[in-house]
Amino acid sequence: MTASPVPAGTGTLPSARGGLPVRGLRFLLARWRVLLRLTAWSVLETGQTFLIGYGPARALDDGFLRGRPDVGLAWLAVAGLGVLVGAYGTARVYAAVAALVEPFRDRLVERVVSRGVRTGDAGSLSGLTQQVEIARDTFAGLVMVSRSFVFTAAGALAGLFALAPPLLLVVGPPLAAGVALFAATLRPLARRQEAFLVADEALAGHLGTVCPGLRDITATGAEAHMAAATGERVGAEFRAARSLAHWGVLRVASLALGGQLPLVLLLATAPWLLAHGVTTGALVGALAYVTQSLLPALRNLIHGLGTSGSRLTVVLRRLAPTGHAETDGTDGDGTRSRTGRRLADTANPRVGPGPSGTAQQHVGPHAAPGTRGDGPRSALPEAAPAARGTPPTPTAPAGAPHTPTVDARTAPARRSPTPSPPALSLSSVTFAYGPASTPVVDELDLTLPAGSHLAVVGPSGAGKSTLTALVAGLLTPDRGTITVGGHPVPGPAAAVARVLIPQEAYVFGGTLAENLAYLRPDPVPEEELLAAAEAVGLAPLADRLGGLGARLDPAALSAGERQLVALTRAYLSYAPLALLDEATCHLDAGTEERAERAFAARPGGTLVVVAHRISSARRAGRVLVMDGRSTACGGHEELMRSSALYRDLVGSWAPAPSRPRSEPALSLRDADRVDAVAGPGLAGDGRHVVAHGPVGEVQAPGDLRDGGSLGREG
Ligand SMILES: Nc1ncnc2c1ncn2[C@@H]1O[C@H](COP(=O)(O)OP(=O)(O)OP(=O)(O)O)[C@@H](O)[C@H]1O
Repeated sequence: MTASPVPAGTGTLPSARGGLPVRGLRFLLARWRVLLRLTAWSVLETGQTFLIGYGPARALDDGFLRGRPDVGLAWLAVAGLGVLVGAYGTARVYAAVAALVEPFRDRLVERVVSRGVRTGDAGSLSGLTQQVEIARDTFAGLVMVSRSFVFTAAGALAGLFALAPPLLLVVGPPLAAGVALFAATLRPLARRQEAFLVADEALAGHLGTVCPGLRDITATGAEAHMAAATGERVGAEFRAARSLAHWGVLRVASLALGGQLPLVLLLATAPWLLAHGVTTGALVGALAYVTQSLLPALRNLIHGLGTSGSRLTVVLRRLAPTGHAETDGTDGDGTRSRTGRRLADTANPRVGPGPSGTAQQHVGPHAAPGTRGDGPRSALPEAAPAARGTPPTPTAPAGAPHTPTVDARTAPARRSPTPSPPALSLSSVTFAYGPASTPVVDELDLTLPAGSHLAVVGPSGAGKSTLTALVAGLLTPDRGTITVGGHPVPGPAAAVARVLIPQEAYVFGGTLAENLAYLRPDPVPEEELLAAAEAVGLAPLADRLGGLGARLDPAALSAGERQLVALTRAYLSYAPLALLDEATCHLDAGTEERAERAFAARPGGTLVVVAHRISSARRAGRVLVMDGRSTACGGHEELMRSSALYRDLVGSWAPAPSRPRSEPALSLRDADRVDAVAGPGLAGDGRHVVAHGPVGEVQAPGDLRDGGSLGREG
């Protein structure tokens, strides 16, 4: 970088609004030497253009048409030399343009970096500096095409005048009219181009958020809502594109007027011109000027200024102090910009700002990992926007009246169970992934009364996730029926009566309170949030983060911490049926137990857990053992007697045999994430942890999902 630091809020950038204003002019004037150099080298190009028409004209008139081919060839050689000299000039022009463009880039970088440092938003810097590079390239392109047009036109017009002034009269006026028409459309076109880009980005941002979450959208019955929201954006982009296309026609018209009409006029007026002293060579030279110089230069100008100019306008606007909202929905000072609000609202169907008035979700190219969806299961929250964005309606679960100030433990949905319809009912449900495939779920009947707690177990691939997907409405049974709270699946009433918490928990970049209250249509009192956090086991993390108002960085949370947030959010929802599809797999056994017990204790709440630990299965009143087509359902003791598969599973889950206390069960040296395996039975100094066995499930390597380097000793 060559320029000196620019104080915040000042600078010499060309402004994004109102053409090239005072700051831009000041920037250029401060570099008058560079401009002079640029002009000098460009004059060489002018000479080349001049000779493109003048050389062949003289070659014809003074040489070939007079029977003097040597003179003709000499003029052609001069024209050829002109091309070589012009090419040298063009090469030097690039160096001069670089001397103009690099300081421009440096200024932008300094502004962006100093603002990033000032606001502490260093995360968005890489994205913004990338935009700076786009601005720089676009600016360079603009300088090249506008300069090229000016000097080419000067060379061609001078050549026409030198050949025969009447030629200038034929070519000049339509060329001027074309340029004037193009200049008049420049601003409206730029505005429409920008509107189109904004609409395009809004749609892309929306789809980027929605598409990875299609599973959850279907699960929560939010297809219609999302289709409407997407349709709106598609419509907006369509209207912007149509308007841009209308104005684009004028661009074509200005090219036809300024570049192609002169050619037609030259041909049409050829007899008159030849009769009025214009020589054949001069006419050929004029045609060369129009076709070889003016038309290409005008086309480049129209394309360059029309497209790159608009892009530069948009990029500069973003880089201006209010402009990096597209990265996080907020301006540098935390207020939301027009674009930021649009994108944030795209990502978060809840209308309006969060409690703090700031964006609730990071979206766009620089959103933190996890906020835009790391996979199909993590892209959207676990409930329908319809369920979280609107107050409870008559389709809400029975016994779930809207009461804004309820205690977390006595939320309406859980407080007043309606015994009549079962919480979940499957009747002869059969599902296969393909017409010729063996059914994964076959003729399954299952009825869960409200308040029950079911664990689903089975070997890998047995169909546990398929079952939760069927209940969540993500998959449609080939045969049979499913109801949730008496409402058929799929359906909007069933969608608001269940909440699915997948393995990959979704946390967005708002405050902790916003994350927790996300599934609730009504404002959730702080005490209720705290009570829920306490019940599920989130309270220590909430304290560590700095309370409910703490702003979350999803990428900075561990997978288990994200699961705790997602679990508490689901706990607070009004949905009476909670489906935990390995939603606690990143939690230690103790925390998992606490969370599951909290869900099971929701009055009227029904819990279905895809269990991955024996302890989880034992806590449940009933266990569904899945093994492809055969299933068994019953209590733990009963299944221990009757199901060989269940006995096998329990056996494979059982803790390892105990060791003498002096013998370490395992040792972790230099583990980065000692806390990931810390628990009862573990002791250590942070660098070298030794666990004296038995240490329960920590001993199973499969449970050390987040562990650091692991090495067994002894
Ligand atoms: N989208 C799909 N298309 C085709 N087959 C699938 C699809 N999803 C799952 N399957 C198959 O269906 C069967 C059941 O899968 P499912 O994920 O429900 O099992 P699971 O019991 O949840 O397994 P795990 O414990 O490993 O998560 C498996 O054989 C799997 O390969």
